[in-house]
Amino acid sequence: MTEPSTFATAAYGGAGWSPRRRDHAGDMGPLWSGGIDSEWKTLRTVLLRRPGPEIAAEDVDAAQQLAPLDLGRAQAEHDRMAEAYRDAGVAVLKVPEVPRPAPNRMFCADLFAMTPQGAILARPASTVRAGEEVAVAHALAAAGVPILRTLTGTATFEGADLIWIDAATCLIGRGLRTNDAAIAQITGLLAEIGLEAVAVDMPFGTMHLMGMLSVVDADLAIAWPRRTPHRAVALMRARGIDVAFLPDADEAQANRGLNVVALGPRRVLMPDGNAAMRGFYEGLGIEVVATPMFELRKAAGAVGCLTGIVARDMG
Ligand SMILES: NC(=[NH2+])NCCC[C@H](N)C(=O)O
Repeated sequence: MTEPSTFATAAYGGAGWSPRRRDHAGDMGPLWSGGIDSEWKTLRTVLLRRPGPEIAAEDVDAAQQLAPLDLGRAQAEHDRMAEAYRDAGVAVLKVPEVPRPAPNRMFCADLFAMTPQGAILARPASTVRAGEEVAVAHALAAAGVPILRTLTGTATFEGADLIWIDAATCLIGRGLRTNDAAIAQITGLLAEIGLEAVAVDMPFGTMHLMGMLSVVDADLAIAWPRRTPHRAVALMRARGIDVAFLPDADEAQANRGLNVVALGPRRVLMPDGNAAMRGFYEGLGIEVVATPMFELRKAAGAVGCLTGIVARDMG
């Protein structure tokens, strides 16, 4: 007895075969979640990691922190920040538990960078933070966010070194945390999907590009005088972005007043206690929501560093 031929059935490419026609960019939304094409469009989803006992380092400096942290106060501040996001209508995702958590894992911004089509997983530059990216990969996968790229070889990259200046262009800061190998891999990946990465060198003794530059609207960025790479400023100006330089570098340094996250166009969540910076922002027509960071900043970061940006409005 002969079976009927499978030839010309849909499974073998017959008339009933329905080929996939939409590209990956078109799958963002219908199939996958997440994505940003700016640093300032309405914020929809963030990834956070509430600090736990891991922040209590024996050797504060070796743990890449500035001063010992009080766990209760750090947690309370982190809870306030999460609350500020929820109050602003932003969904808050969490990084799962791991057996031996590293002291800085709460700084989610460093552990991936978001693109319009998915995440680029970080590969942190120090042994202190090596591997923090694994739990973040779990969290992104669980949330249905595509991971476009995991870095390979000796590449090191931290997400806070990548900043979008328009929908097709990002800056990558080359420095202590992000090296040439990572820049080559990220530039190649973005070129594949029609996006451009412009590498800029950062001064010795600085940490991330996020620490010198913040884009808060289609036509406005805040930058640190004499620290922001020349090429970054020139490029932003050429693209019609007004670059406003901080008036009070001391306060920004002490209180991390530049370490903000845009909740939407000209609307930022910033560390509390920065009166001069707040006035400066408001003078530029920026609405400010403040949240306390007096304890958390002892770990050398604030709102921007603690927040992994998963989704904003796009287009
Ligand atoms: N995006 C940031 N600025 N993150 C701050 C990270 C601070 C952390 N102690 C580290 O050294 O990695």
